[in-house]
Amino acid sequence: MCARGVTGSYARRYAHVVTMPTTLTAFADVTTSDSALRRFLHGLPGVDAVGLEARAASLGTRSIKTTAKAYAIDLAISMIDLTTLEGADTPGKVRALAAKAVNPDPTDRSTPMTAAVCVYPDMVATAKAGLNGADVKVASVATAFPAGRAALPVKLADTRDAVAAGADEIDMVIDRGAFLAGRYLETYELIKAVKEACVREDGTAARLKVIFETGELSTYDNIRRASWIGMIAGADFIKTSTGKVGVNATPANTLLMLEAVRDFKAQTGIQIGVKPAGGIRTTKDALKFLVLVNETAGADWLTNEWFRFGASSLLNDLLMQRQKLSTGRYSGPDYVTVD
Ligand SMILES: O=C[C@H](O)COP(=O)(O)O
Repeated sequence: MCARGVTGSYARRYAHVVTMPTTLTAFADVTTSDSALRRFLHGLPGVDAVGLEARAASLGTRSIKTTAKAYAIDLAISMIDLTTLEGADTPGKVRALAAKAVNPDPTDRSTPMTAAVCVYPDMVATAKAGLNGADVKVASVATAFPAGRAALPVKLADTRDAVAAGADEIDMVIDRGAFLAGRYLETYELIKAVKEACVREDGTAARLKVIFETGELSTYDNIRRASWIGMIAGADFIKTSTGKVGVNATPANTLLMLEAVRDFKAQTGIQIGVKPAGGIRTTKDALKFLVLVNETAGADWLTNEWFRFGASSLLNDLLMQRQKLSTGRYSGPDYVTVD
């Protein structure tokens, strides 16, 4: 293995395990050293926190007409990474989740499938088998999720295990400690190394989602900087949160990330997805996020290839609202499964 283009002590320490893919040419010069990357990131426009939150709040007040609502509910269902990330997860629970992802409402076969099921690496094979060939992806968290406190070889092994077990997508966490200590190049190198670990033997690769744990990044400026590190390093998606800390996805942090992917595409032509995750539980909230997507990044992102919701219980509320729209009444409590 080679570590061409890798700089810094972190890279030297792990040179034997890191194979670096080519840096995005447009940003090659900003990743040559820690100081070059710092200069670039600190040169990004500062975030006007009051303006950001006001814009997110005002977009959230837009009303959606009933016809558009039916479409939006189905779109939101199709964008869910149906998630279980608990220490108590059992094969039975994961199989039930996979069945629900494929057929969310057994009484109405017109209900769309979710985009993916999201599980721990040791549950990937079970999830894959449970999906029985349906067009629903298996996403696996990796890299010592949720805290990300492990050595690089452990994180890479975790990733490779999940990919070998059949994961279509990898949801990695960054090392927030390294980022907050200003070790930006180390954060960049970690993402690049994990991206390389997503490559399968046949040359295809699992799509990589990079979780920043925005609730731990302290400032909006940090969220903007982390988003740019992720995008330059080759993330396929940037994702807000693990769902395991106090502050998870919010309209404001998601809006900021939508602006980042919009600006990155304008500069490079490369489209990157966004995944808010954690704490999104109601149809009302999900529809607000879809308005943010449409108004910020644009309609190109309004598919599950480019936008996802990481959520464990949102699907149930969407199913109840969907039923209400089509029958005019809510079903009883037994209508949805309690997962
Ligand atoms: O990535 C998804 C989250 O872990 C799920 O969070 P939630 O249980 O708050 O929906």
